[in-house]
Amino acid sequence: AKTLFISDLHLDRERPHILTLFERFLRHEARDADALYILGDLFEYWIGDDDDAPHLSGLADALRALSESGVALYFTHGNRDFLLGPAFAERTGMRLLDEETVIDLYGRRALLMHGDSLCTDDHEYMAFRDMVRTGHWQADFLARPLAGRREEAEAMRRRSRENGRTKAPEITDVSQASVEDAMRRHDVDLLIHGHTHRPKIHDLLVDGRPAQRIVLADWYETGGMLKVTPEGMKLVKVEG
Ligand SMILES: O=C(CCCCNC(=O)Nc1ccc(S(=O)(=O)N2CCN(c3cc(Cl)cc(C(F)(F)F)c3)CC2)cc1)NO
Ligand SMILES: [Mn+2]
Repeated sequence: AKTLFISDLHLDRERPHILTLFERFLRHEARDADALYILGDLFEYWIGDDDDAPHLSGLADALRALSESGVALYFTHGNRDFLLGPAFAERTGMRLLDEETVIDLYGRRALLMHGDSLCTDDHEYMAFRDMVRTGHWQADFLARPLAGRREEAEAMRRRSRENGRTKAPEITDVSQASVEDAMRRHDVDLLIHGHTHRPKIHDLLVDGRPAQRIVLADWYETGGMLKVTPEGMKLVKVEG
């Protein structure tokens, strides 16, 4: 019995080797899992379920095949693919999770989230996030022609790359206060998230009680996942 967690693949037609690595992962490693949780930023960008970019159809088929093979597939939105909607979820057999979801992981309560909402020290990002996570802004954006959305996406990706270079690393990491707050609110001693691209199993104390925060790896250079079995948890590489 095993449950797998991945995030921050940032799939993009410009990195075809990662698309291939992921499709191979879906056809082999993931096949005997009880469930695969994709905790956000599966895609480098997502401008709507009506995006007809050529690399998306093969990917959707591979996800669908995994789901149809009997592996439960779950998706949490990231700061990149927060517009991924019910149509793509339906097409791929992915079940959309709430932004903060608690699951029973072989008898242990685990809080799952992408992790961008924990970066409360990045005030500029949090303001942007508040705006684009409202239904009104999303309806507006999705109502625009696809070409216009592509242009907006390109512009925002350029701005993001620029910000990524200039922002202090501690700003773009999670704030401990927000981590403890989230774990306290959900009464869990295990939090699994991505987003910061700083993979690690952290031991911490929440109100004096031992807890763990597991950060998933990004797939910019190579793949990575968290493999959980009733016997334990470990971060492992996913390679070709
Ligand atoms: O990336 C990191 C580190 C940086 C973390 C913060 N940076 C970050 O998230 N940047 C970012 C995220 C998504 C994209 S996008 O291309 O997918 N796309 C852009 C246009 N989007 C939009 C939606 C709405 Cl409702 C409204 C608008 C409006 F009104 F502004 F035009 C635009 C939809 C989404 C591009 C860049 N860690 O993971
Ligand atoms: Mn992210």
